[in-house]
Amino acid sequence: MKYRGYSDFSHGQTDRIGVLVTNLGTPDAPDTPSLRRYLKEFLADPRVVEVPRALWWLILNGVILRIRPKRSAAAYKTVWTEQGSPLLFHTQEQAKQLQKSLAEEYGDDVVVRFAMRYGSPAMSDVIDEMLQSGVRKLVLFPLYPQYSGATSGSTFDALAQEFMQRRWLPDFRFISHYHDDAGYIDACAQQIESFWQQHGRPQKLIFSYHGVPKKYLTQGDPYHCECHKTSRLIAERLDLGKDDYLTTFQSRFGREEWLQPYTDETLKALPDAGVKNVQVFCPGFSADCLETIEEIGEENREYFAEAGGEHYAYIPALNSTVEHINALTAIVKRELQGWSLDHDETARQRRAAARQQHYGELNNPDEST
Ligand SMILES: C=CC1=C(C)c2cc3[nH]c(cc4nc(cc5[nH]c(cc1n2)c(C)c5CCC(=O)O)C(CCC(=O)O)=C4C)c(C)c3C=C
Ligand SMILES: [Fe+2]
Ligand SMILES: [Fe+2]
Repeated sequence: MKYRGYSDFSHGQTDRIGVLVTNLGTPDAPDTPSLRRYLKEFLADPRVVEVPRALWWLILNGVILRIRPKRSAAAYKTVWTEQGSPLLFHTQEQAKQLQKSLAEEYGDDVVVRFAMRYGSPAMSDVIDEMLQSGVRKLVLFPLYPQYSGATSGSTFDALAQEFMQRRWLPDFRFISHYHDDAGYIDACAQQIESFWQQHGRPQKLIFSYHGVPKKYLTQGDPYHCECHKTSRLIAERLDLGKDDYLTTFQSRFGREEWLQPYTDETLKALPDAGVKNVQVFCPGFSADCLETIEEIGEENREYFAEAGGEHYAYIPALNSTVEHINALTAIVKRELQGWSLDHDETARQRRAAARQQHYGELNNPDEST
């Protein structure tokens, strides 16, 4: 059979709304074989690396996957916890809190699940489980505030791929970005303010975002502009002047030019320009992960100190703060508008029974409800 379907479908079952929260993905363990598997899947995605396929296959398999897995495994070891990868447990907790928060209004009509674009839990497995539980309307919610084809676009590709193999498609909604959402901006501002209450203000606040190759910007990807807009909105909310903050891009990969200014080079240059007290916040990372804990929390701290910097602090990502969960809840609720949810349990059961009887009489199990 080419298209997957369900042979045990029952016409009486209640339709549910599913919210699939996703993030990038992370290796299963901080060791070389797990990193090789993870990086192979991630870096083979043509949305992530836009190099002609045959050439990239040779570079990826011949060079990168021979060197990088060992190096990255060592870095992952430094952030690994008893609960596993930070990105995994933060995303799991975010989904749990979002489910709880949406249940206050929708009860169990809305199911929230999380999956990873690469690695596990795989989107395919989670989508299958959601459909089995009666989800007929599906919201895809990648936790990337700023849209890029390499991240949000690729997550949509994975969803489309999955449903190309299925017989019966649900209704869909796709939250492609939320970089200027008022609740999200407020959550970022409150995270920074509460850090200031404990540690004081810096001379300069650095907003560091994950980079992408510069050519994605010149070819029409809105990511760069959305990052700048997020920074501006947070700065306005905090009453910062133009000289009080900077937007930079981190995690460069490969030899080509990426979005500038680079976070590491900026931090190396700031002390000479008289800036010796900085704090770094990463609005584009909805959860702390290798790229924030190790790269910003450790590696860049050293660059800054070596260059003569005196005070350096990393402000944690939004993770599962109440403000963040409230913002995510409001974004989902806005997306759900127009999708009728039947709150009247008795009426719903009566209709389901009537439908079952109707289709039983028709003896036509393929008829849709
Ligand atoms: C938040 C947005 C992200 C964008 C945009 C992004 C683009 C991008 N990333 C790579 C290569 C790597 N990224 C890696 C880790 C990583 N990247 C993001 C997010 C974005 N990436 C996150 C959240 C993480 C951390 C995952 C974790 O497990 O904690 C890595 C793996 C780590 C390593 O080996 O250094 C690579 C590689 C490219 C090429 C790219 C844009 C084209
Ligand atoms: Fe990345
Ligand atoms: Fe721009």
